[in-house]
Amino acid sequence: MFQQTETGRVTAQFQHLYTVSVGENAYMCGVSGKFRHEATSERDYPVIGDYVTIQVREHGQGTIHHLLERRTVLSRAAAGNETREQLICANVDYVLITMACGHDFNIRRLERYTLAAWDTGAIPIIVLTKTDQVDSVDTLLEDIQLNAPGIDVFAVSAVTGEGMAELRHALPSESTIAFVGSSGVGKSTLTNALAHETLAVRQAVRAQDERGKHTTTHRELFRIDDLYVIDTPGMREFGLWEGSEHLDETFRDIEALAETCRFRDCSHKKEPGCAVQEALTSGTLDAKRYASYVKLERELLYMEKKQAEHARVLEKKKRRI
Ligand SMILES: Nc1nc2c(ncn2[C@@H]2O[C@H](COP(=O)(O)OP(=O)(O)OP(=O)(O)O)[C@@H](O)[C@H]2O)c(=O)[nH]1
Ligand SMILES: [Zn+2]
Repeated sequence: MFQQTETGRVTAQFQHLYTVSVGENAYMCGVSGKFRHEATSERDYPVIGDYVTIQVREHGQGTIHHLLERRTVLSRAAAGNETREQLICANVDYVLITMACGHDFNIRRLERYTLAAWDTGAIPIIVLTKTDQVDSVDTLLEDIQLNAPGIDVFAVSAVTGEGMAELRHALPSESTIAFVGSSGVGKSTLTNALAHETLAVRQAVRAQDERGKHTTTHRELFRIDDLYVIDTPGMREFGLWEGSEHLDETFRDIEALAETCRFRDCSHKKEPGCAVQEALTSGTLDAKRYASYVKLERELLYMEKKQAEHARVLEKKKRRI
């Protein structure tokens, strides 16, 4: 019997059916019965970017036996009112937050993306696209640096090629990258420019789900020279999910101010000696940025509360069994 075990990477996914690449070869794989039996949640199943061990069978087929430990995880809140976490992809090293000059430019959205990016465990990089559309990017860059302190920023244009080489060099060999950003900011164009050629790999493949319904999907993890690029539809909904532990990194300036407030538990509303209020009055802290901080903090608290409630309900259900 054919019994070869290999370690590969999930490059495409359709529900619980996966394409696993091992070097130049690709295998269509399901998970083993033991794997399914031991899985307690969706989190235990592979996603794009995961490393897995498979047993290779004939005709390009295989069975997934193990999921290797994830370095980083990108997730989103599942659709609907439920506060269920849905994984998008794993083992991304750099989240490239793309935003275009012009109408798309929105510093508040950038804050949300950077906050969510820190929570993945990956390193965020900001890419300001379509620089050919504006006369100068200086004020935009200043705005970014002020609102996303400590994150590398690259200004690029796929039309003139400006900044492309710098961005390319910032990405270490063999790293996995993923683009996030609104529709039309130039993510695909950027991907293609990085590849120096249109990617032929992105052809549609047909997958069959368990109910036998045909659905068109595409390859979601591919290689560009020495990089791995993840591009999955789920990426569009990548946003706030996990805890608030990185709010302070996104809002380093506000956290630093807050440390100099007279009272440790200052709510930055009416307390005397509040450094945040002082900065707002003097104009050194932008009122809009502060409003954004307060709003995000509130949203995260709400999400945490909902998650805790959800966990309690689950716990109750378990006890009943
Ligand atoms: N002027 C200019 N146009 C660009 C640049 N990069 C991309 N575009 C154009 O912007 C449009 C959208 O680019 P895409 O690469 O498809 O954008 P996307 O982010 O992949 O969009 P989605 O797939 O919808 O998420 C296209 O018409 C591109 O030709 C650029 O650097 N300068
Ligand atoms: Zn204060």
